[in-house]
Amino acid sequence: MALRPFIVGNWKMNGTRAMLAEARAIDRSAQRLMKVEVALAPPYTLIHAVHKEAEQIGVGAQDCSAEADGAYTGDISAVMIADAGAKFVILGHSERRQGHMETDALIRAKAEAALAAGLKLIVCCGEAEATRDAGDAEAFVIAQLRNSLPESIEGAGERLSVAYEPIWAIGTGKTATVADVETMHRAIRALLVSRYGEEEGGMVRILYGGSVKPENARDLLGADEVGGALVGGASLTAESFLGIVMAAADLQDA
Ligand SMILES: O=C(CO)COP(=O)(O)O
Repeated sequence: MALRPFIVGNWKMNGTRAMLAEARAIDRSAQRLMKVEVALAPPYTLIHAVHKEAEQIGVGAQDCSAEADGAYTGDISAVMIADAGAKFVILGHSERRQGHMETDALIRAKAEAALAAGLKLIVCCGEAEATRDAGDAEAFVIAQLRNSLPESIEGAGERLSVAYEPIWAIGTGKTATVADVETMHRAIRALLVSRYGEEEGGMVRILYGGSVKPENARDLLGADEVGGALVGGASLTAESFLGIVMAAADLQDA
């Protein structure tokens, strides 16, 4: 069974309540585009409001603690974000791996905590430019995922998405070529099938992320093994985010 394409906006550390107008506008249009699953990951402070005001689209968080509760000043648990209305959490984004020294083992522990709280996962991976230039991108990404993904996930096909985001493509305006995306996504698929089995591993959506815009969305989303997009900058206005959602919907009709 093929799931609908999954288009997720990662607002990163952007957005005060004034941004709720964008979420509402996205929600209104997304309702008409049933063939695409649309979601936003706003900052923690807006999760509950987006959940309440944009009821048709999914809402998620950009991170969570590996701990359930306790004396961890400043941290937010998976249980808390689920309670605020989140349905999923993004884990292992390169901005957290690099900026907060998150290891594969920590990301796996966070994934286990999120699953225990009933959340779905978007687990990120991606290589730096030097790694790609050295010809090691595929080996690096596969090792990263092998160590970051839980050993088993009940209903992995629906509960897990993987986002391939080459670090050099994030916020730079550069995107990977369709051929490079396809090569990487096929390698990721092989890992998912070997870990979660033909059926569940075959269903997991593999999202591409890194400078996805309305202008390049059709090419990237039309590539083999691309099951959606994780969008940063272009998700901050309803107009550009909906341009990407529309491209995904058009491809479904094609
Ligand atoms: O990091 C990203 C999404 O998680 C991609 O960000 P940009 O779309 O701004 O390149």
